[in-house]
Amino acid sequence: MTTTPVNVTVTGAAGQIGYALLFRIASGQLLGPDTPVSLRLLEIPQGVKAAEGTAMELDDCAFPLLAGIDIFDDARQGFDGANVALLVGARPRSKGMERGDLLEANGGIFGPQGEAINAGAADDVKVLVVGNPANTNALIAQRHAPDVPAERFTAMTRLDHNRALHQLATKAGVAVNEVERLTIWGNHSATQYPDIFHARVGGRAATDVVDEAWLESEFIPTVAKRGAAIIEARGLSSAASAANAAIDHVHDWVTGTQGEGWTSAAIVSDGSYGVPEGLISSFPVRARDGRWEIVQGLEVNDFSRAKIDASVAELVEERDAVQQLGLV
Ligand SMILES: NC(=O)c1ccc[n+]([C@@H]2O[C@H](COP(=O)([O-])OP(=O)(O)OC[C@H]3O[C@@H](n4cnc5c(N)ncnc54)[C@H](O)[C@@H]3O)[C@@H](O)[C@H]2O)c1
Ligand SMILES: O=C(O)C[C@H](O)C(=O)O
Repeated sequence: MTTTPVNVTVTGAAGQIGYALLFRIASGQLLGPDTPVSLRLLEIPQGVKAAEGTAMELDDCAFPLLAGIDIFDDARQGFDGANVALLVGARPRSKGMERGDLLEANGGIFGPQGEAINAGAADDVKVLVVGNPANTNALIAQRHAPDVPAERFTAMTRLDHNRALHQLATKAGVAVNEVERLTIWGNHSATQYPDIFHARVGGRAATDVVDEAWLESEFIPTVAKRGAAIIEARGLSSAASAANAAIDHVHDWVTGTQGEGWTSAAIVSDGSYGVPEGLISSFPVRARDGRWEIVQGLEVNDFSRAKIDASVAELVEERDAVQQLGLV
């Protein structure tokens, strides 16, 4: 067992995702059963009391791996020494809004947090942005942290990936672990492209198992609009499933993905698949030795090309909009 605790900073700790996330981190599901964690909870001043309540409950779980909990309302203190930073704190959308509508409301949070990460996080810091619009918020944070390697800033599309796994498995009548090589491309928004052209279902090509009409009229819209469907049903945006996806993303990043399959994560583009360099876009990825690698060499057909381009065009628009707002 490692004895030095890993510092995990969670912003928005008093929010609904925070509540679904912290207990799982403290129980060892983020970093594994041998790694003690020290939690650093960052909230705005109005959220501190509720975060203190959550910390009391964490204490009451007597988690053997939980080495300490500190609560802050100052970003520099919150990110000081952070090895893992989960940037969750941001306003969620409500019914009728698109995630892009949050650009101005939430964009202002991520510049100062990027600066704080730059100033004091640990040398090995890994950052996952969950707060929406996640890709562009990650870009803002990354641009404010010039001393941190850009590849350490990622945004979450694992929830979309998991949603797609479930939809395809259910349609094919197989268990989710029989589905592999799905990809979410682009933005965590309604333009995202869940791609099954390389997917395997129970060892067969997914395209032999499901038909194109279902792909276009059911699968893609269901996955891409699932966030809105949850808001419509719950009256609140997804929380436990979002926390679960954040755990999956960081766990894979730290411990590595298995074999030749892959998952999806929004990472800084190196220009692969025609995605402009520097954008934080979702790709098919594997994790090796603590680094994400884009799966190379996949054939992109015309249908996929058009869908990827449309989502990437939206990311370019968001980047240009935050540039105009002076956020990057
Ligand atoms: N990427 C994804 O797949 C995904 C999935 C679900 C939700 N989200 C997004 O995650 C975000 C959080 O969702 P939620 O349901 O937990 O919201 P919530 O409103 O329940 O909680 C947000 C918390 O963040 C805190 N906060 C606000 N500004 C902060 C700041 N500057 N520093 C620290 N904390 C701050 C608030 O006080 C609040 O406690 C939203 O933007 C939501 O849209 C993303
Ligand atoms: O859709 C939202 O606004 C919340 C979240 O991004 C989701 O995908 O559930």
